[in-house]
Amino acid sequence: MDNTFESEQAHLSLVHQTLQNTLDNIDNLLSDNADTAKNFKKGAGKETALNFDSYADNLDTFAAIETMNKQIDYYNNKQTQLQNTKSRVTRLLPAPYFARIDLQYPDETEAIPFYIGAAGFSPTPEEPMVLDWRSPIADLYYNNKIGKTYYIANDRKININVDTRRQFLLHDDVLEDIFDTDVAIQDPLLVKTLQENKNNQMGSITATIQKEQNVIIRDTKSSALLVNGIAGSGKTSVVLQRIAYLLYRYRDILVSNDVLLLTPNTLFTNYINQVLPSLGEEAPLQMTFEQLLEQFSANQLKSSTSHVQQLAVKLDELDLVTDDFRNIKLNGETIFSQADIKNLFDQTPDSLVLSKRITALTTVMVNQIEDNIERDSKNGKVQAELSDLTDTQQDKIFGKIISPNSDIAFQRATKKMLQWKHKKLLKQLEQKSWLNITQIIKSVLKVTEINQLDYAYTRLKLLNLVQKRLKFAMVDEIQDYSMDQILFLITAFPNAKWTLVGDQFQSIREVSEPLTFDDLKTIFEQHKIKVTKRNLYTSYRSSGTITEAFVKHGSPELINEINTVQVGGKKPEYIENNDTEELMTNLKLQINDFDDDELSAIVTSNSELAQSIHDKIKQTALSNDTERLPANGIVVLQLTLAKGLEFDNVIVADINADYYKDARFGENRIYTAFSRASKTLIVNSIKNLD
Ligand SMILES: Nc1ncnc2c1ncn2[C@@H]1O[C@H](COP(=O)(O)OP(=O)(O)OP(=O)(O)O)[C@@H](O)[C@H]1O
Repeated sequence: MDNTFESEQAHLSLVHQTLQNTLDNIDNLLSDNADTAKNFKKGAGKETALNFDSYADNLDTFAAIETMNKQIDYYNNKQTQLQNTKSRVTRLLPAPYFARIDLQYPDETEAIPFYIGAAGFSPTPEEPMVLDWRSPIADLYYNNKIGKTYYIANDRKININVDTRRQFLLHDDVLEDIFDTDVAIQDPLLVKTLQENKNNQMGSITATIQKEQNVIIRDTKSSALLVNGIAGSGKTSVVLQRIAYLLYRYRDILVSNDVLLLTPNTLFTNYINQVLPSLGEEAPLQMTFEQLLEQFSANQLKSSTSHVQQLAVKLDELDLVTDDFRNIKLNGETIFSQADIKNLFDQTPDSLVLSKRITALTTVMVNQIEDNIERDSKNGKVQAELSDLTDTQQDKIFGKIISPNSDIAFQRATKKMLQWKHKKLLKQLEQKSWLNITQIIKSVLKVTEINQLDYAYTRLKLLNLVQKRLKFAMVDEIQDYSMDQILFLITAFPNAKWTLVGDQFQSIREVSEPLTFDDLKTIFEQHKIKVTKRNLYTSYRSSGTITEAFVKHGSPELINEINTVQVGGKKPEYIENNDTEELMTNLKLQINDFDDDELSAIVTSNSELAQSIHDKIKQTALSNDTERLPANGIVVLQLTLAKGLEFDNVIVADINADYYKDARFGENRIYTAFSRASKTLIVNSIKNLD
């Protein structure tokens, strides 16, 4: 009889027990290590009495300090390692692993089994018990190939034979099911995972990443990856897994702050923040594009039309005139007039690009002020001012009352006083307040009102604020970006590798020139950033019937290309209401049918309707841009906020509103609204819209 299940259960029990033992011991090890380190520091402090009496004593003392520091480093490293192990073991205990692959190496007689989990775990260094899902070997599991193949480790190609690929459904130390997959057409673990009543929080997809998603997650070659995927095909999930993968793969050189994730709204940011901790990595920088802009320009500017494409050309050939500068004053007295600054600017080499000339000009002005301070500090008249300072003034400038008793001490104190007086001025010079950015934009573009993106872009270019440190930039919902926004991003992060994910059918924002994926490719390539394009055509979120309903509004031709993992499902319902009053009555009935522990949404075309539904139906929570989504219950929100989110049940409140009839965006909005649902979709219309 086949005893696979029993032996796998025994293995699981063993691994679980080892994890549990490790966890039980680790707190003791942590506190022992902390105590030993503390005692060592105390003892070593006494023994390494500082003795600098002679050259030989100096050397001994330095050597002793060095040894002591090394030992302290050792204790600190050990503490960090123990803490890391603790966090990994804690994450593994509820599900120690999810897969096993047996590999036959060419020079071995027997295949070696490897178990793959959400983190790596080795009770001893030689004995990996669970391999991290990001390790090179785990790539074979996701690649889903049985038989002869290879993997790459440390840039070396390793040929092997995959004998077995096994998936497990388990929790804690209880094995529930095993699936041996030869050539998986349909991934059984995936189907089960999606069928299971998920908790409503977005989760990581580590155990069931599909082959085409894995390729995107592990791509380290492309300068820009451009992913066009249908709704619910895992684009956001893939981005999050990719961040975790990159932080692991480049752990020696990459920290979470080197990665930026741009999200469509803060509601969405909060939503995905639930996933990152489960991946065991620190969250990257996360913000919306608007929040990013605020970092480059705090001004709330009026015009809604941007002109970055024009600025990109014109700023490069700009020659500054006197009006582009501002007078710089100190206590009402002009220190540098516009004309002075223009004069100094003209003396900077015109072979340099403008931003370099501006930096050079800053240095010239700062040096002039510093030279003046040096000169004046030797001037008897100015030195006399020092004696006139009150005690309070002295305290402010020097932090104490001073009594200089030599010429040199007098000069030093005078210099300090002058530096203090010029502090604000020097800051203004360094911040380049003398450059009138608003005026420059107005004259370059011949406009009267300034747009915030234009302002931020001009500051970025002229003040050279580019962020060279950023290594990876991830942009979700890329279809909603304008050409100008993309140009801004490319300029702001010149060294970043790009991951751009979106869905051409979810372009619902009224930007003046919505970009196609081909346009996106062209812009990046014009900036010498080579683009790799990928498509994701499998629908994971929505049932088969819902997928069918939304795809129709994307592109009818696409229907044949699309796969659904969750075949079948409840048919969408279409309800016609006479007026808003009837809608309210029907909405109440519709939500009554939903399970309390599910998350459901009433999606509206505008915020007013969302507000009035919330006012009339007391079980509903109104969602705004900054809140977190509840774990369950019913939220009302306008479509722009529902973007990127998912719900068990979706009720569309007003499908016949003009918003959904817009010639350019209408169909996309319907597609986006419908595709938020995983199980139930109810679509209302209101005959007499107020
Ligand atoms: N390989 C997978 N295994 C299990 N679940 C998956 C997988 N890929 C995606 N999912 C699930 O499908 C749902 C949709 O994923 P996600 O939100 O990442 O898609 P998306 O393409 O960003 O969607 P949208 O464009 O509609 O915002 C999520 O619940 C996610 O957990």
